[in-house]
Amino acid sequence: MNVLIWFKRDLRAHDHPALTLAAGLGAVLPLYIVEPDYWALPDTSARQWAFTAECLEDLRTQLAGIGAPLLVRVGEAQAVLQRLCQQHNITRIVSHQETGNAFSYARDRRIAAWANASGIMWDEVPQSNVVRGPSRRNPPDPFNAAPQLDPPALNALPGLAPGLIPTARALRLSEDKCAHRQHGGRAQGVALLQSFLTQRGAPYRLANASPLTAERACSRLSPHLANGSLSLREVTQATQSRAAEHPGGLWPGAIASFQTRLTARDAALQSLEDTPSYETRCLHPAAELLRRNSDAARLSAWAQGETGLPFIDACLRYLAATGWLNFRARAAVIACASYHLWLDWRVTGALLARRLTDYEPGIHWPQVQLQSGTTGLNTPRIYNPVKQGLDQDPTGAFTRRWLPELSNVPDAYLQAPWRWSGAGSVLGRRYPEPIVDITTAQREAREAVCRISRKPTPRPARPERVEMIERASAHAPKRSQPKHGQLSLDLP
Ligand SMILES: Cc1cc2nc3c(=O)[nH]c(=O)nc-3n(C[C@H](O)[C@H](O)[C@H](O)COP(=O)(O)OP(=O)(O)OC[C@H]3O[C@@H](n4cnc5c(N)ncnc54)[C@H](O)[C@@H]3O)c2cc1C
Repeated sequence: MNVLIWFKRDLRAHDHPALTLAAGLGAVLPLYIVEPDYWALPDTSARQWAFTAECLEDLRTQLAGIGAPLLVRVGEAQAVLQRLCQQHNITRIVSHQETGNAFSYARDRRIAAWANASGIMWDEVPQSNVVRGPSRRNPPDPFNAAPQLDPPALNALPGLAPGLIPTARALRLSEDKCAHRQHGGRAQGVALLQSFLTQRGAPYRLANASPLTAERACSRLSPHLANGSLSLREVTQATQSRAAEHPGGLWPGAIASFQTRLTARDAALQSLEDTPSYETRCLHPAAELLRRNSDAARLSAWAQGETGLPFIDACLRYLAATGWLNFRARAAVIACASYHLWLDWRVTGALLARRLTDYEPGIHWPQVQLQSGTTGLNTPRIYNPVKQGLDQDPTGAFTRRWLPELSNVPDAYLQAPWRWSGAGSVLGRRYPEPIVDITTAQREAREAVCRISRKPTPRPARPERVEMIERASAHAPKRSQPKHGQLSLDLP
């Protein structure tokens, strides 16, 4: 039998259940489809593509090493699959079961209907604990407990042209400078996992809330997990092996906290799998009445990191330059957009997604809604941007680095320069006045969101998945002041 193995968000040969299944069925054609319509969506970007393209280069080498190099084709997925199936007498397609955005959800439904009508079997193989269809509550952990799969030997279909991996320009993606972007490919992912579990990760629990320390102390595995250059199972098992070594000091707390986040990943993806409308509609229908229009000037200020709220602007500029932000800072920038600036979460959520190299719809959209008070499931968390700055950047090193305009503002006023007697020399000249009065904006937002939260929600009581996601989002314990004066932006 000739089998097409369709790679999506699973760009690796190691520990790949769908690839192992395909290899055992017959001669294989490994394929990645670059879909121009996907890359034209508002939640996609050149930086995401750059990371994915590096993963594809690397996957091509990995697959060539086991017998069948990767084919890359550009086009609409059904047309590409149809052509290849006809040309190469393919009767079975194997892929992983993808939990993606609304585009991939609709595309997969079309492909399923076409395959069914064409007599082609399409196996969608899970690559995690996420289950399709009516989901189990509190799933056990059978998937991550099973042994990892070695890359299988492949029997390649003959006479296939590999095809070029297109550039961002060829895909007409807007230019997107991201000077400190992480790089794709399995070797980078494996090195990060190793350095996190043996060197960088010890202060994880204490250091993951401040962008100043999180950059090194967090695993930074997210773009690798989002593109599948590492499997969640191998990360989970490596973490378990590290725990079994019983490292001392800060390690036990760090490992336990990291494991909570890994578990939350599947819980988050499951929530989008079960409720695809998370991406497009407020989970609590009454929340649709809250923010009907987004103020264009506020949106533009937020997008540029020019809100006049120093910590928020520093986070947004850091994100633009790196493609990454720690969890707490992501929550703070979205909460500021949704509450203080009263912007529609769909617009800011897509803009935030575009800036992330690790965009993972299943984590992203439920979090964007949770941080915007539109779920009716959680008490609104309205972070005060000044307090966040003081708590998460107590020395001001992070804010000063990303906002050089504030170099001569004294430390005591750095997070609220409008309170400084010399503010006139900076505000409205080199750096904007705050675009909202945060006290008033916060009060009005809280009242509006509490009004809708009191309306009965048609959904059942808080699903346990929300508890798991929130546990992973819980505040880190108070920590001592970070020692780093500046960020290095280099990871070992
Ligand atoms: C508004 C908002 C949007 C977000 N969008 C994304 C996104 O598009 N892609 C993404 O990967 N993460 C997203 N997150 C979750 C989190 O911020 C990132 O996973 C994390 O910062 C990535 O860095 P890391 O790999 O060093 O994380 P670590 O802290 O080292 O965690 C390891 C892994 O656990 C998973 N994880 C971490 N936190 C969570 C969580 N709260 N829920 C579910 N899984 C989690 C991720 O896969 C992460 O790579 C978002 C959070 C918020 C508040």
